[in-house]
Parts: sequence; structure tokens; C-alpha cells
Amino acid sequence: MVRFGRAGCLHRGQGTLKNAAKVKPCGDDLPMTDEPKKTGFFKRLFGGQDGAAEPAVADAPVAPIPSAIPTPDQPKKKWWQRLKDGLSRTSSNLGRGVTELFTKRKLDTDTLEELEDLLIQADLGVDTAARITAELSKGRFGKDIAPEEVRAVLAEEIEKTLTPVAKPLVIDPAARPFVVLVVGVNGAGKTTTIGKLAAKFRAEGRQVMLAAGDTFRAAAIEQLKIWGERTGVPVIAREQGADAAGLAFDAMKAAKDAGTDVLIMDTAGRLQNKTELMAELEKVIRVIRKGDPAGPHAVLLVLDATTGQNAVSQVEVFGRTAGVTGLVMTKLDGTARGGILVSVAAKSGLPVHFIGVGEGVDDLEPFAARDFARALVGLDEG
Ligand SMILES: Nc1nc2c(ncn2[C@@H]2O[C@H](COP(=O)(O)OP(=O)(O)OP(=O)(O)O)[C@@H](O)[C@H]2O)c(=O)[nH]1
Repeated sequence: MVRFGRAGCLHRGQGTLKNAAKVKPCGDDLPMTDEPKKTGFFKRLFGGQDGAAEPAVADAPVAPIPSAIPTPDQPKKKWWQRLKDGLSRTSSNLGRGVTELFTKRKLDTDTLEELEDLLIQADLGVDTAARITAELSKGRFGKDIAPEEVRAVLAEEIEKTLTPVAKPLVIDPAARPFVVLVVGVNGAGKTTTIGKLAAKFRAEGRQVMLAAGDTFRAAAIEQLKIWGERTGVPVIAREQGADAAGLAFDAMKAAKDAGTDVLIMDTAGRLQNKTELMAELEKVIRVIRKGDPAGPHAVLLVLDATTGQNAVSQVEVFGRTAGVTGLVMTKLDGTARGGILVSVAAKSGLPVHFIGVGEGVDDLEPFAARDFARALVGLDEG
């Protein structure tokens, strides 16, 4: 049965926390990349706890949903400040590391190697780290160099890597509905991102509909309904355990009938190495295409920054199976290794549409290369 989840009685489970005791590191049973992981000074600097992402469990209670619509008495922080605060764990580690490396030391083979290690520990990836250090040494080798200069070069090189992928998600008004399919591993932040996107599109005056395609978890359906209620957006849902492809069919029909501009479809979190679940995703896509051969018009892969280099493998597999058209990276505030975005961007070349630096509705914004690069290395807005 199709239910429109706009009505009031949706607060069951609201405000409860996902049970931290039930989760295990996301990377546990996933194919990891062979990026070298260093120990010692840099390990201590970067904590070594990242990779402990939060895969959701099937019976996890609903995640807390922050107020979707900020009330006037909530002082609204500028996005730059949110970004800077969100990336502070990475930027303070990088900044401290650079200062310790380059105070009263020349730019020589040792310092360059140590800088490369520092960048790898921040998850920028081996290739990017090597390219940046090579660039830094040009014309400066054997000379004194101030930490500020190193930071400026870092920001410049990171910006260069990111500029080609910093692309907005363009909603084609000719596609009605413009179907956005949201995919990713468990707990990456898909449902939360959908809620934030719904609020954004509504603020732009678009008619939005949500589809609770994560039929696996009752809590996920409830969570999406709450976001729907808060953002004033109808939610198409079926009961827990229902066929996800059937739900996609219902949602396509309902969105067409209602003349909706944007239909955002949630999907169950799935590990990229679980083939039967990946096959289910392909089925959902086939059903969407029956409704509109050009759909889904965007397939957003939500990546949790705290999963580190495993994000690279997620991009590969979801890209192959679901035809990912763009990325959203969440939880950049929860890691000292925010450089993972640079690594993923450099390797995949996929557009990065949005980044998330917190749980609030305003903590997701379109991705801007320069702002990100400067905030990542602890420089001011430039
Ligand atoms: N700190 C932080 N937390 C976030 C961010 N985005 C999402 N979260 C939190 O991450 C947790 C998981 O988010 P969900 O939206 O439920 O993730 P999901 O991918 O839908 O999860 P499944 O339905 O289990 O696949 C929630 O507690 C969110 O509030 C972010 O940018 N920063």
C-alpha cells in the first residue's frame, strides 16, 4: 500500500541515538585499498581511529533529526565558518604537522618525505601527495621555507585538483520529475542528505517528493517521513520489508501524477561487495527507466568521509552498478582525514556536488574547490 507520509504522527523514535555499541568499523569486511598506512608520529597526529565509520544495523533506532528549518532565534553561522569548523580536525593536524616540519628546517629530501607522509595520513592519497610535494620542491629545494608558504602551496595544489570536479547538481526543468537516486553504504548519511536536499530544493521554490526506498529498515522509513514533515514534502512509503523496486514504481507514478519537479529516492544502505543487494539496486534503476527512459537523472553516491580510503572502492563499485553521476561527501567534521575528498576526486574524476560538515540542515552546501582547499589546510577565506 502506498502511503503519503505528510501527516503528523511521525515522531516515534525521534531523538533517539543510533546505538553506538551495535556498530562496528565499516571497513571490517570491505575490500580496502592498499594505500600505505604509517604509524608513529603521524599516526598519533591523526588519531588512527578513522575508518571506524558507523554502518547502520537493521534494527537501529531512528537517528536524531535536527531542526530542518532554522528558527529566527537560531543564529545562522556563515557557511565558511561551518566549513572551517567542520574541517578543523583535519586542518589543525595538517597545520600542526606542517609547522613542526618546516620550523627552522630547509626543504630537503627528508622534509619532503615527511610532508608526503603527512599528506598521506590526511588521506589525500599517494599520487596527490607525491604531486604536491614535487610541486613544492620546484625552485625551493635546499632553501628555507616558512610553514605559511607550505600551506599556501598545499591549498593551491589541492584547489587545482578539485576545481574540475566541483560541479553543481543541475536540475533539468524539462525532466518532470527530475529523479535523483541516492545510494551508498550503510550509515553514510543518505537519508539525512536527502532531508537537507529536500529543504534546499523547496527553498528554491521547487516541488519535491521523497521516496522511502530504504524498505529494509523501519527506522529509515520513519526518519525520511520526519524529514518530509519538517520540510513540507510528501513522502511515498511502503511498509518495512516491501519490495524496493515496487516502491520505486509507486513513487514514479505519484510524482508524475502530482507534477513534481524533483523526486528524491532513498535506497537501503548496502556494502559494495554484497552482490545480491547491488542487483536489487539495478532492478530499482530498471523500474525508474520504465517510468522515464532518461531516469534516474542523477545518481548520487553518498560517501562518509570517516571511512577513509574505502571510499575509493565504493566509488568504483557503485559507479559500475548504479551509474553514479555525482558524489556527496558527508561527515567531514568527524575525521582528521578530510583529505579523502581530494583522493576520491583525483581518482574518480566524478563531480562532487555537495559536502556535509554536520547534522544540521544548513551543514550541507554545494562544493566549492577553493573554499574547501583553504579550509582544509587552515587558511582564511580567500
Ligand atoms: N557529523 C555528521 N553526521 C552526519 C552527517 N551527515 C549525516 N550524519 C549522521 O550520520 C548518521 C547516519 O545518517 P543516515 O542519514 O541515517 O545514513 P543512511 O546512509 O541513510 O543510513 P542507512 O539507512 O542505514 O543506510 C546520522 O546520525 C546522521 O545524523 C555529517 O555531515 N556530519
